[in-house]
Amino acid sequence: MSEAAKAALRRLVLSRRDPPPGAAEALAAHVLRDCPPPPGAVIGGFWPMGTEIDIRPLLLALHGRGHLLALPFTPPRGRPLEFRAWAPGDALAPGPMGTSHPATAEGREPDWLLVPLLAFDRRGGRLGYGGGYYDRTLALMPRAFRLGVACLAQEVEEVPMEPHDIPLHAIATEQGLLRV
Ligand SMILES: Nc1nc2c(c(=O)[nH]1)N(C=O)[C@@H](CNc1ccc(C(=O)N[C@@H](CCC(=O)O)C(=O)O)cc1)CN2
Ligand SMILES: Nc1ncnc2c1ncn2[C@@H]1O[C@H](COP(=O)(O)OP(=O)(O)OP(=O)(O)O)[C@@H](O)[C@H]1O
Repeated sequence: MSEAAKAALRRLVLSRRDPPPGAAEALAAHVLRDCPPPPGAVIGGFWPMGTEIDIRPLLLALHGRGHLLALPFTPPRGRPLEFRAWAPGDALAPGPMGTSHPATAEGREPDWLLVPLLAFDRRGGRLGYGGGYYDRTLALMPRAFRLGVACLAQEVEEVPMEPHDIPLHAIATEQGLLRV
């Protein structure tokens, strides 16, 4: 897919991304019921920004179940994300493009990832903001479980996959879980 076509798809999906009231709580309930991480899994989350679906209720619930959490620090372009230890209440610091990352420098390697995205399809195809950050990061963690999180309005017919794209194992939305 050309960069111009990807940019057009990003704009289209961004314009209709608008989580309905209760979406965050519904998403958390679907994940915990239909696709809970195995006991002891270290969760790779992210701090939501803009109109992304809010995964903080899910992160709180996973913390309550005893899971360790990690959130990404965004390095300069071309490098993979660096996951850092985080627990509810811990300090955050601002990063590029409206991102927030743990203020601590303590690294923590997740093995069960909540993956943000702009557009997804039912085959696990994913389009992000274009930094290539998650593609590079997932390539280094081939054994990690990859759960995309989004509003159902972010589904498209097909996200054309390129060789570096790593498909999601499942996608959780406010309407339920989609297995690939
Ligand atoms: N909530 C959330 N956190 C996330 C992501 C996400 O999609 N959602 N990411 C998903 O990947 C990573 C951050 N992705 C990014 C993708 C692109 C640029 C970017 O275009 N940066 C510009 C500079 C922006 C600026 O002016 O500050 C650049 O590099 O030129 C930044 C971060 C990690 N954290
Ligand atoms: N594993 C990788 N190794 C090297 N370059 C990569 C890798 N993955 C992606 N890239 C490069 O990163 C750039 C952005 O890729 P792409 O448009 O697929 O990002 P995205 O999936 O939208 O963003 P993100 O993964 O940050 O959410 C492309 O130029 C791509 O070639």
